[in-house]
Amino acid sequence: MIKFSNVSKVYKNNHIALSNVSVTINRGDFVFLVGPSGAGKSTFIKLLLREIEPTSGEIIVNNVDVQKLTRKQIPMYRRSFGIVFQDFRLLSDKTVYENIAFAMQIVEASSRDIKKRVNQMLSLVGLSNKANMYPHQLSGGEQQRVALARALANNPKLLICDEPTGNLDPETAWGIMELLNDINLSGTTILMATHAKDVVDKMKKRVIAIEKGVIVRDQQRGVYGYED
Ligand SMILES: Nc1ncnc2c1ncn2[C@@H]1O[C@H](COP(=O)(O)OP(=O)(O)OP(=O)(O)O)[C@@H](O)[C@H]1O
Repeated sequence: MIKFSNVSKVYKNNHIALSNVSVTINRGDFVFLVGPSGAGKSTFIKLLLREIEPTSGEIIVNNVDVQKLTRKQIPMYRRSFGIVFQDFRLLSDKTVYENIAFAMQIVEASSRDIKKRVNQMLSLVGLSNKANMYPHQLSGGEQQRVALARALANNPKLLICDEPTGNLDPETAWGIMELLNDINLSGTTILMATHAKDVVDKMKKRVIAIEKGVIVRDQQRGVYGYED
């Protein structure tokens, strides 16, 4: 599904953020991307989303050479991913329902499909009773569940999560992880960058560790491996 072959990224200030990274992520995998601050995790995700381009190497996603995408094809390519961030990024002037629906309106889904799918997603994340509330009326965990529902609305094959539990207390974080586990078991591939040691250690999923731009560990049923 995702194949990085000898990928390097050198930023304009000559900082080597990734060096000769080769890794394959298969359909259905649940992968934690770990490593110290500044190790290159965000760079890896940005390359995957084609927000930045590699200095050398090749990135293949679903048989597509990401470097060969034309400017016009990039938005469509990005929409094939679901993305969840640490800070939720919900639209504050839209209700829970509208936030999820909006993701589908962008891809011009029919209003019938939108209604059906948004209700399905609300039920999946356990927020059917909060559909008409605004983000500021929700707890952090609820907001993250809305963000998750929105990311999944268009049925992406791959869900990218950048520190999705970073702003949540441990118990709420667990609720999100259980949800992610269910989503993964139903077939969605998940790539999650995180510093959450407890979460990684308990989940026993594949762990890819990056340090100073190099993959130093790739472990099935792995552990976090750092003390922070
Ligand atoms: N646009 C840029 N220009 C120059 N250097 C950059 C740029 N973006 C990132 N870097 C550097 O590249 C390195 C890797 O950064 P990256 O954001 O990928 O780390 P990270 O592993 O995601 O860190 P964190 O866990 O703190 O989010 C860091 O040393 C960072 O300072």
